Amino acid sequence: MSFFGKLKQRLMKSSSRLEDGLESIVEDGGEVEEVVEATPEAQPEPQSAPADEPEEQGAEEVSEAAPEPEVSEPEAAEQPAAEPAAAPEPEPEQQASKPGFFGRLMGRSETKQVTRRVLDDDMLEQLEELLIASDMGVETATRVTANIAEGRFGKKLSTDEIKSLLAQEVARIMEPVAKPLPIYAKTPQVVLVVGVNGSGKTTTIGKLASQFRAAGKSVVIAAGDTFRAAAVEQLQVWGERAGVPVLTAPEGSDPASLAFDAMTKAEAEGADLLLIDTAGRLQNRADLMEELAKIVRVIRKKDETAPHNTLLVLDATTGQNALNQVSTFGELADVSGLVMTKLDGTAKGGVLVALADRFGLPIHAIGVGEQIDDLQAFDPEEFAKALTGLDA
Ligand SMILES: Nc1nc2c(ncn2[C@@H]2O[C@H](COP(=O)(O)OP(=O)(O)OP(=O)(O)O)[C@@H](O)[C@H]2O)c(=O)[nH]1
Repeated sequence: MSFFGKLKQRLMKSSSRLEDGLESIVEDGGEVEEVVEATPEAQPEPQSAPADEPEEQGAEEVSEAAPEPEVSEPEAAEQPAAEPAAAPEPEPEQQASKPGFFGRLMGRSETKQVTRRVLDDDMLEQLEELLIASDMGVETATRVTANIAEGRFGKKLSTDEIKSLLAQEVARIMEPVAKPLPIYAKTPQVVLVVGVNGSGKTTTIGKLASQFRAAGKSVVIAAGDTFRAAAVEQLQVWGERAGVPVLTAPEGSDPASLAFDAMTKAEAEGADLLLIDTAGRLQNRADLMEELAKIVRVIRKKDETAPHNTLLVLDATTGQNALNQVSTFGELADVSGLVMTKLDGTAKGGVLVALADRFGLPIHAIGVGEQIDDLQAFDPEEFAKALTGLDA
């Protein structure tokens, strides 16, 4: 199956909510039109298009979230990361409805029924409501709807045409934030991983460690969530699986001191990456802030440029709450990028669009399952197509 197919399958709940919603919006007040279409034999056959060849390639390119080619300076973090998306979308209005030349000549054409609805205020309102229900947030939904309406008000649109327009809008918003975790020449590169409990920090660290390890990088993990024995055990399992050392400390002990030891070990071993897990919940926000600040202070004794990345892990199933988490953790730590987990099995995938639109923070990867390969680089076009249910 193509990568797109897989992602669409994983994002099934989000995409079917949008797909079903768009269909009923168009059907509600739309009119069935007869569209003349050329029969397949009347159109030139695309001779050399083995269905899965290019798709398999796509799967290769995006199946891993890590690593990216090295860049020499931390400032280079701003370099564009994700591959620019492939072919531009066809203008929806021009989508095939005319018979081909031979079709017309030979009279070989058939009619198909397509429902189209005039884009009016009512329809725009319904569209906006649907986007809000998909967790895009009011502001983003309003902007996206307005952009879709621009120059098309009063025109008739089919479900496929709206899906395509929506996918273009989503991809346009997501494009600037699709940036894989930058890899620096300076080692060890320290990646501090923050987020609320249960957001998927531990799993994401495990997946990242495995993927970097598989790419030939040496990795050290610090199990800094010393409040939760289960998190430490989970990391140990990932570490064993990936052949990555996991530094642990007794339950309830100071994570900053563990982070310092981990820095020492990572330096001594010439490790490329040090991934530091942190606790997501303390007594109160001030405690959490102090704990994160202490970890940062301590590792800066070893390397004043560390941490080189502060990753905020967000759980997509929390929907709009993810926006609050970005604001909160933005104040607690200097968040440099996001990982959105659990996009599989949620109808709230639209929250990623709201996040990109509101904060513009890089989205380094998305989690679409519990296996190693289920942490994937974020591809805006694929995501937009999968989210809107647009066929590949
Ligand atoms: N379906 C799915 N489950 C995920 C994904 N990422 C993580 N999980 C699951 O979410 C649960 C919580 O993940 P953890 O990695 O333990 O989350 P955490 O943020 O470390 O939580 P604490 O250890 O409590 O701080 C686990 O059952 C994971 O297997 C994902 O992308 N998809």
